[in-house]
Order: sequence, then structure tokens, then C-alpha cells
Amino acid sequence: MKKVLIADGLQKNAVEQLKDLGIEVIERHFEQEELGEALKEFDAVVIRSASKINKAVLDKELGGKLKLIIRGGVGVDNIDVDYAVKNGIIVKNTPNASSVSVAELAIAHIFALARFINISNVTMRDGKWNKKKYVGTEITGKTLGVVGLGRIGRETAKRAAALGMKVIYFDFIGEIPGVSEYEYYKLDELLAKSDFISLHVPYDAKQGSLIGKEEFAKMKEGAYIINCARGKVVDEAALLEALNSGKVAGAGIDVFEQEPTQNLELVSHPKVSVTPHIGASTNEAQEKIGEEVVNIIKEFFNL
Ligand SMILES: NC(=O)c1ccc[n+]([C@@H]2O[C@H](COP(=O)([O-])OP(=O)(O)OC[C@H]3O[C@@H](n4cnc5c(N)ncnc54)[C@H](O)[C@@H]3O)[C@@H](O)[C@H]2O)c1
Ligand SMILES: O=C(O)CC[C@@H](O)C(=O)O
Repeated sequence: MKKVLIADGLQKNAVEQLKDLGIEVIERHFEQEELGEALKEFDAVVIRSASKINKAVLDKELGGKLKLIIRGGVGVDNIDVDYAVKNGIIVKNTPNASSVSVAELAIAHIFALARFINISNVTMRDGKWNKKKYVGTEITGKTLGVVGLGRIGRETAKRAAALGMKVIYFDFIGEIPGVSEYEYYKLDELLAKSDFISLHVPYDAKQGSLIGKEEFAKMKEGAYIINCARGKVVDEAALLEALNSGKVAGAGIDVFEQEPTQNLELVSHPKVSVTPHIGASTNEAQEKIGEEVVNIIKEFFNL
């Protein structure tokens, strides 16, 4: 009998389907220090972003049964993939399941910033009626610069274009063949041309933050930036500086350098719209993630 650990939660139907396949399913979150030892008795583990399967965890598991790590999500930056593979453990993710949900959240942050929805929700609770202060901007006709035109970037671009925005993009692979509806620009040019910038790239630890002091300096006065990718893609200190100087008019942030974030200066900034890393947290995305997880396990163990 195969034994699978669901360490950070999985949609109920998917758990039931795994049990129907004759799998022993344990739903339990382990503290980081206990995780490696615990993994020894499992054939597979399913995680979201809360559990980190790094070298230290994998070293404690060595000699155990683990053969498969599934990230119920896209980014595998919380797993030491190379080290896992070197030790005969396969790593899989569910790359398609949450693209629409994350794109919708990026668009939601654009609207929140453009029309002061974020800050109105705070000030009205204090009895304030800032009608004269909150003169917003229409997004129709504005330029959205999408950084990373992959699955989520494309879903975001599609929705922005349907709302009347002019979409341009940068992707480090260059101009993408077959993409004729959006113009390609180098990052520097995109930063200078965009009214709104939405980031949809993974975090590359070797490269460090993609958007820092120099990149903020290249943006239009009063640009808006949305980060639903990874916290470290943006240098938070540089972002705060840009918000305080007025260079950046607003930031929509779902992901943070440290999570849960303790950067209250950023989170409570009046020009910021925040969510606690909920890009993939919709019923639909979680259902699709559950389906993909079940399929991966079925295929991997020939069930
Ligand atoms: N907020 C959330 O809950 C949430 C949910 C899912 C994914 N994400 C994040 O979104 C990211 C994008 O997901 P996706 O499914 O669209 O991935 P994807 O692989 O389909 O697309 C990423 C695109 O970015 C490009 N790219 C990579 N590094 C780049 C760089 N440094 N500069 C420019 N372009 C670069 C790639 O060529 C690719 O086209 C994930 O890596 C993950 O970090 C966040
Ligand atoms: O598990 C989550 O909720 C985060 C998901 C997201 O960041 C991803 O990379 O898929």
C-alpha cells in the first residue's frame, strides 16, 4: 500500500480519490525541523508553499521511502529540485491549474489601485469620506507592461486587452514566436513605456531581484506595479522608496520577500493593495490542482 503525505492541504475530492485508489493518505503539516524525518515513511508528499523541502530536509530523509514530491502549484522554489533528483526523488508540479486565478488577482489589484478601492476600504471604516481625494484613473487606453509572457502573463494580457488596455511585454527568451497581438520590448523600454507593470516571472536566486532601485528609476512618473509572482522578484526597500517619493503611484502585492510578511510599513502603505499570497486560492484553481495531483500519483505509481 502506497503512503502519501498531504503536508499543506489538498482539496477534499482529491483526498477522497486518492483513498479510493487504495492509498493511505495522511493530512498533517510538520514543522520544518520534523519534516525530513517524517518523510522517510512516505512514498510521496504533496506540498503547497508552506513546507520547504530543502537540502537539510532531504538529508534527513535519506534512506527513507520517498520517491515523489508534488508541488500543488507552479513555483518549485521551496524545493531543492536538483538535490532531490540527485537522490532519486522526482519533483512534479501542477503548472496549468492556477493561471486564470492568478491573472484575475493581478487585474483585481490593477482596479484596486486605479480607483483607490484598497485605501477606501481602510479609511471609510474610520468614518472618513474622501470623495474629493480619490480621483482615480481609467485603465482603458493605458499601457500594461507584462514581464514574463508565460501561462499567467498571457492570461493577464488577454484580460487587460479585453478591458481596453494596450499590452506590451518583456520575456527573457525574447520575442515569442506566434505572439503578434502584443509588442515586445526590452525590459528597460517596457519600464519606460508602461503605466501599469505586472510581473509574472519566477524568482531566480542567482539573479536576485529583477525590479530594484535602478528599474524603479527607469519607470514613468506615477507608474503602478503589480507583483503576483514571487516576493523577491521586487526589492521591497526600493519599492518603499519609490512609493514614498511618488515615482510609483501604487503597488499591488500578493507575494512578499518573507512570508508571512512582517513588513508592516509596506503592507500598511496607503498606496499599496495587498493580499496574503492568495493567487491560487480559488475553489476552481484548487479543484484543478487536486485533479492534477491525483493524475500525477496515478501515473507515477501505475494505479
Ligand atoms: N501568487 C500566486 O499565488 C502564484 C501562483 C502561481 C504562480 N505564481 C508565480 O508566477 C510565476 C509565473 O508562473 P507561470 O505559470 O506563468 O510560469 P511560466 O513558466 O508559464 O511563465 C514564466 C515566463 O517568464 C519568463 N521568464 C522567466 N524568468 C524571466 C526573467 N528573469 N525575466 C523575464 N522573463 C522571464 C519565461 O520565459 C516564461 O515565459 C511562477 O514562477 C510563480 O512564481 C504565483
Ligand atoms: O500554494 C500556494 O498557495 C501558492 C501557489 C503559488 O505561489 C504557486 O507557485 O503555485
